[in-house]
Amino acid sequence: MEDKFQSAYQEEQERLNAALEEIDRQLEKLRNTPVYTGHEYTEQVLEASREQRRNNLSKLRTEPYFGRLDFQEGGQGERKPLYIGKIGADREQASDRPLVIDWRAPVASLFYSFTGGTEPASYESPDGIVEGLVYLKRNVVIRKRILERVADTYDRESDGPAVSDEFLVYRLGENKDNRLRDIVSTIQEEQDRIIRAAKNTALIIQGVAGSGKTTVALHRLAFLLYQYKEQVSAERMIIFAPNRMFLDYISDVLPELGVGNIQQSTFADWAAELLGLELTDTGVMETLNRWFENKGAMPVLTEETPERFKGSTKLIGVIEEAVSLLESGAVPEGDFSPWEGAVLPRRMIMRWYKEEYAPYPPAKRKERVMARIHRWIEMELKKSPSAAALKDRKKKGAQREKAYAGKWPKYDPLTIYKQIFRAVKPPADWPADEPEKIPAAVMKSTRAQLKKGHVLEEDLPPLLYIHYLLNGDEGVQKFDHIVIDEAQDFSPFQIAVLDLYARNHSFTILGDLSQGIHAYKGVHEWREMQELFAPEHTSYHALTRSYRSTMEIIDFANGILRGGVKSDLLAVPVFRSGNPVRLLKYGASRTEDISAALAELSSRDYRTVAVLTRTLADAEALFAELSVRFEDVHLIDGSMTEYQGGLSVLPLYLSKGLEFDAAIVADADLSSYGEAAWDAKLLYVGCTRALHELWLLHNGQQPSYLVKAAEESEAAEGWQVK
Ligand SMILES: Nc1ncnc2c1ncn2[C@@H]1O[C@H](COP(=O)(O)OP(=O)(O)OP(=O)(O)O)[C@@H](O)[C@H]1O
Repeated sequence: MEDKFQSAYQEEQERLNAALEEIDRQLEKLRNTPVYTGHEYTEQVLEASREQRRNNLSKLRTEPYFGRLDFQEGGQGERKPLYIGKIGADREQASDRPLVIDWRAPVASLFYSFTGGTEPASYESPDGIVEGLVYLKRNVVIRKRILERVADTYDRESDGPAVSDEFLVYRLGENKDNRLRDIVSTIQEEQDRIIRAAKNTALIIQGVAGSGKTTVALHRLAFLLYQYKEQVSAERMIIFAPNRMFLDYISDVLPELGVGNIQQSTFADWAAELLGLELTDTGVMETLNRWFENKGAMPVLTEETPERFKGSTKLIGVIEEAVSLLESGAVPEGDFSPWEGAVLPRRMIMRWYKEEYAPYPPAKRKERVMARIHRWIEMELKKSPSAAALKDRKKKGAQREKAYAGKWPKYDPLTIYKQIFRAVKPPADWPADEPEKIPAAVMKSTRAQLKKGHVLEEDLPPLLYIHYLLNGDEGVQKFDHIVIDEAQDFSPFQIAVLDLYARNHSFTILGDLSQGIHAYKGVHEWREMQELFAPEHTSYHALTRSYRSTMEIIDFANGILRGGVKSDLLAVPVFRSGNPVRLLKYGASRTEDISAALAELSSRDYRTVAVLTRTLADAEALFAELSVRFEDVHLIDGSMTEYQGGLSVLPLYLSKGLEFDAAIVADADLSSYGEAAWDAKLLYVGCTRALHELWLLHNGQQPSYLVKAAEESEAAEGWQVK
C-alpha cells in the first residue's frame, strides 16, 4: 500500500514538474509578445485572446489542476489520464488531450458523476453520448506549485468498487475562515446534476442544511457562463441573497472560479432601485421585531396575515383591475383647446389612445398621446396670424397643455397602491365594494402603515407588478439567469414578479423548508412556487446529504427535525465523526458559563466560533458582557455589510446561511424556545451552523424535542470537555 502510494506520489510529482514547465514556457512566450495597442480589429481580437491566456496561465502556474481521471474511450485502446482544473489550457504542440481540462467541460463531468463500479460510464458531448471505462479517479492537492497530497478515490485495479469519501472527509474536516469557498475538487454527483442542468428551466431545489445549496448555485453560474457563452453574460445574471453581509460572505467563490461581474443584491435593494423608492430600515426592523424579538408571543400565522396575503398572488387580480380601471378612464373628459379658436376633439385623442397607441402599456400610452398633442399644438401655432399672436398662443398653449396632462391619472405605482388600500382617495369611478377583495385586517394594517409613509418588504412585489403593468419591460434589463438563495423566505408573488424580468424562466431557486423561520412571508410548500411555472418550464430536485457538520451534529439536528419541526426532510451525513454535541446546564452564573464555553472553544484550533441567542436584544446584552472579557468578539446585528469571522455573537435568525467551526447556542431552554414547530425550526437553523462542535447551554428546562434529540443522538452532558 505504502509503495503504491509512494509511486503515485512520484508519478504525480513528475507530471506536475512537466506541466509547470510547460505553463511557465507558454507564459514566458506570451509575456515576450509585444502588446498590440493599434486600431486593427483582427489584431485587437488576437490581443484580447492573448490577454485572456496570460491571465489564465498566471492562475494556472500556482495551482494547475486538482484532479485526474483515467478514461478509456469506447472501452478499448489507450487509457488517457485527463487532468482537470479550474481553468482549461491547451498544450503548445497540438495533441488530442489538453494540458488541463476545464472542470465544466463535458468530459470533466465524469470526474463528478462517476460513482464507482466496473460498468462503463458515459458523458454527454456535443457530438452525442460518449461511453468508456473509468480506471482511476484521483484528487491532487497542489498549493503554490507544491504537490501536497495525492488521494485515489477510485481505482479500478484495486478492491474497492465505489468511489470513496476519504478525500471529501479530509476536505470537510478543514476549519473555515470568514468566507465560503469553491468546491470544484469535491463536487458530489447529486450536486453536479444541478450544476449542469439545462439553462431554460426554473430549477427548484430543496436541500437540507449544509447540503451545499449556496455553493452549488454559484458553481452553476460558472457552468452556465461556460456552457452557454454565446447566449448569456455575467452582467445579465443576478444572485438574490437574504442580506448584504451574506453577499459579502459568498463574495470570494465566483472570483475563485474565474467569474466576475455577476450582479448580487437583496430583493429589497433591487426592487427599490427599479421603483425609484427609498426604503427605510424602519419597516424591516419592525417586521423582525414583531416576529423574532417577542419570546413566546409569536403572532398567529394565517393566510390572512398581511405578509403572507400580500406575498400570495391573490393581489394580482385586484391590481390588474385597478390598473385597467385607470386605463379605461384615462383620457380626460372634454375636448382639448390650447387657446380660443383651436380645438382638438376628444374623439381624436381617444382614437390615438385606443387605436394607434393601444399596444403600449398605460404610462407609455399617456406619454405618446401627450407627445402627439404637443406636436399638434406646434402645427397649430404655425397658423398664427402675427408674431404677437404666436407669442400669446405659445404661452397659453404651454399652460393648457400642462393642465391637461395633470388631468390624466397619476401613473405612479405607490399612488395606485395607496389608492387600492384607500390610504389616499381613489378615483371616483372605482367600485365601492372593491376593498372587500382584500381581508379587512390586511386592508387596515397596510393602510395605517402606508399613511405613516412606510413601505415594507412585502409591499415590493405588488408595487413592482403595478410598475410592470404601467411601463412594461421596455428599457429594463432582463436577466439571463436568476439565482434565489434562501428561497423558502421568498413569497410566490416575489418569484412571479421576478419571472417578468427573467429570460426563458431561467432560475435556480434554492432553499430548505425546515429552515423556514420567516414562514409568515415565505412558502410553506415548494408547490406554491412550482405552480407559477408551466410544468415543462420547471423541475424539482432534492439534496439530502449534508456536508457541513459532523455526523454527531447532524444526528442531533435530525432529532430536532423529527420531534420539533415534525418534518421528514432529514439530512444524511457524510461519514465524518467528531465530538459529541454537548449540553451544559448553567451553574451560578449564565454569563460566566457562556464565557467559559467561548473561552474553551476559542482556545482550540477553530477559526470561527459563534454564540447564538434567541433575540437581538439578548445578543446585544451578551455582547456587552463578553466584549469586556474577549478582545476580538463581534456583534452581528443585521446592519452589517461585512462578515468578519473570528468570535461572533448574533441572534439565531441572522445566522442563516453562515457557518462556524464551533457554535454555542445560549439559552437552549424553555425561557427562549417553546414546543412549537417554529421554535424548533429556529433551533434547527442554529444547530446546523456548526461544522465541528456544537454546545447548547440551558437552565435545565428544555423543550421536549431537544431532550429527545439529545438522548437519541447520545449527546454529552456536563463540562468534562475534550
Ligand atoms: N461537495 C462538497 N465538497 C466539499 N465541501 C462541500 C461540498 N458541498 C458542500 N460543502 C461545504 O458544506 C458547507 C455548506 O455549504 P452551503 O453553505 O453551500 O450549504 P447550504 O445548503 O447553502 O446550507 P444552509 O442551508 O445550511 O445555509 C460549506 O462549507 C461548503 O463548502
